[in-house]
Amino acid sequence: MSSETPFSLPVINFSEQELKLGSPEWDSAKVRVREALAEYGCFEASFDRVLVVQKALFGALEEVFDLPLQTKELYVSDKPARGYVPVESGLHENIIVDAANIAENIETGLTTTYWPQGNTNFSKTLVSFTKLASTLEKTVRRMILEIFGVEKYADELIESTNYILKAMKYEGSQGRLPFCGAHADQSMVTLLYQNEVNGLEIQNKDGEWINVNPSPNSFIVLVGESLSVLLNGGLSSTYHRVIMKESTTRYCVGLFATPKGGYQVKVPKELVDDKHGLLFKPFDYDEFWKTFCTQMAQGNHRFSLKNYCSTV
Ligand SMILES: O=C(O)CCC(=O)C(=O)O
Ligand SMILES: [Fe+2]
Repeated sequence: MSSETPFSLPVINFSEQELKLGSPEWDSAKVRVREALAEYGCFEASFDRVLVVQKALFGALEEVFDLPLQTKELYVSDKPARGYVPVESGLHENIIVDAANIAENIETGLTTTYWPQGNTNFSKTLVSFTKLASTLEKTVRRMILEIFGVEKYADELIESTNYILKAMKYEGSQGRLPFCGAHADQSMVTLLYQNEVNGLEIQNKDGEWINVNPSPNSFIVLVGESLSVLLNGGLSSTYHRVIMKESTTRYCVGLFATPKGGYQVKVPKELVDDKHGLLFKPFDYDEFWKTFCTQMAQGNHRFSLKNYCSTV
């Protein structure tokens, strides 16, 4: 299958009121999630509530990325790869908020940097979106942990999450440049929500690149390296990239559910036995991240969480 083949990822409905733990709807969604992850490492989660913020969200992204460059550069962070992060070409820009589930970090951290006089609509929109997306992420993660029989760790893992919000702008280009090269995220789970302009491609288990064309009410759910490690390799992280093929601007928001610094992520004992040896040592995400940034700065682009905590 070439990247030109029209294709739809499995769409799994997370909008239902009845999608309660243990309900028949929950169980059938769980079966579909298991199949989709085994085949593609990825699926579309439809979640109608996002339609309520859709228009305001993309309006807010346009508004913030339209600010003058000198203003955008004012948003800095003491953590590397957070704040305003343009990519060299100037054709791709990111605004990255750490611990975005704490509304203050959006309201006072981001909004007042850009609009000292305030911009209530902007803050409200990003805060509502983050709430919605993190609610969905928790449901999805609980379901995945249940699939692997380790749901008893769900509360602890969810409580130890740092939600990183990343607003992205990709200039329209038909040059087919890889705007965001092939990679797997370091997160547990990543949710992506984009405007109508496509560009994301994911690699299936046969190594084929597949175009992703999500509906307006859907998030794309990706498995990150932290979850793959936690599950002792039971799930592969989703390899993906962005190639712009359209001439209009693509806006996308990612919510990266990442382990909090100071929390030791370790493979549950239930996932280790005579047949499945322990593949990964426990890790602290912040410690890993420091090493990761140093390795990247030294040009080691192949360094990953799996190299960092592999036992073999
Ligand atoms: O823009 C997208 O759809 C994906 C971006 C991405 O993969 C990332 O930021 O890690
Ligand atoms: Fe990514």
